[in-house]
Amino acid sequence: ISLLILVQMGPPDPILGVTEAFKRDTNPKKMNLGVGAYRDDKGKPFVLSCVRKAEALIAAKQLDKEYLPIGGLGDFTKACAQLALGANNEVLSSGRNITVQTISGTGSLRIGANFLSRFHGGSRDVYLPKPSWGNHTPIFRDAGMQLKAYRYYDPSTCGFDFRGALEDISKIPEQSVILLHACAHNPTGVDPKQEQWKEISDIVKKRNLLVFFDMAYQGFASGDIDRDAWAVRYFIEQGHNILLSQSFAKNMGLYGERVGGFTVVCKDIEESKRVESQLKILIRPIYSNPPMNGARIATTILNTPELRLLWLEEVHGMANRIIKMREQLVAGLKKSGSSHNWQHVIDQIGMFCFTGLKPEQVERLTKEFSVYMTKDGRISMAGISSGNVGYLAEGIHAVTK
Ligand SMILES: Cc1[nH+]cc(COP(=O)(O)O)c(/C=N/[C@@H](CC(=O)O)C(=O)O)c1O
Repeated sequence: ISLLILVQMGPPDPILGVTEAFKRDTNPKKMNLGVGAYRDDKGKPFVLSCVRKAEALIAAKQLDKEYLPIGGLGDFTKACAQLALGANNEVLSSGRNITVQTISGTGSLRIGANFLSRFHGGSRDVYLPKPSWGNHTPIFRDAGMQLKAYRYYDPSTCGFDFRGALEDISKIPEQSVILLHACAHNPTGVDPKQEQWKEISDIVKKRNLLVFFDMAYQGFASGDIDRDAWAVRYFIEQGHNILLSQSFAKNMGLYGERVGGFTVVCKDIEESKRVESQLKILIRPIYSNPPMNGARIATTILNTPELRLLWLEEVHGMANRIIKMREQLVAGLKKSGSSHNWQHVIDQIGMFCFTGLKPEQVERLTKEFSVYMTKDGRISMAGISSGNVGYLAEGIHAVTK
């Protein structure tokens, strides 16, 4: 018998679908500025040397292939929480957190969404910044939550709409969930300043909202892991018992290894034990227990002093290359004769730049120059190299003059 429901052909993913179109293009000058995956200055995927060294150390140990616990590799979840919160955070010493290993950041957000759907008594409304990472909406929707939005990006300045965000957040019904990007906001590359985070924390507390931080780029935004975690640590210090999603896809280049963590900060260790028991009940019938390889690599790097140091240098190096590409792109635009103000390309931070290009300009850039990016005008800065930045500048100038 055939499927009882007619299976329709679905649309390609707005982000991952761009790479499929890029692969089909035969233009030798084509550029893939779609998916947020780091490339080196030769345009090649970059495997960090700390990862290669960790892999060698692990291989030498001839470890077994036994199942991990439902919550994942214990040494990993400990190191993951310490990275986010800081090793001597009181939350860790008092056992107020429960951290489980997840299938990268996406898996962490989905476990968190399913957990909220099952246990959050407040409201089923999750407030996302406008715009947010494209996959946030289907993740929470498929978990049975309702998606709402708060103003975040100001198209007139290509910057942060701080006033708009505060106004909208001050109207969010009590006990709703608010999702915050910890650093390197995707897709805009626009982050609140520390002073603005303080006001956001106050208003979130006043509204009695449940905070879900998505930290997918710790270290990758500024090059400094503590600086990029500042908002997460500040909110915890201010008494917010947050949910936190972490990914090691970008900052360790472990994309396909699918390494992530999900943390719930509870009021005390008694609650964290109850939450842990329910997370295990939630995870077991989905994938039972997580894959071990990537977690072993991340743990080895974080817990081996010389590898941790090397990692910090390499993640700083990745962040710096992106910052340099921002400067070279703006210089290239000026050289091409553009009279627009492109300062936002330099001011934005992290993997992405929200160019401000309109969909029809994006369309032309793809058609006439084989430059691939998402329709919202977001470009993944990592796809730019000193070899193609000039070509990109010409293309953007041509479609915006
Ligand atoms: C904000 C954010 N959160 C979570 C993820 C999940 O990453 P994971 O590989 O599951 O750890 C991504 C990935 N973003 C890039 C890749 C993608 O869309 O999957 C992107 O925006 O291009 C994010 O940008």
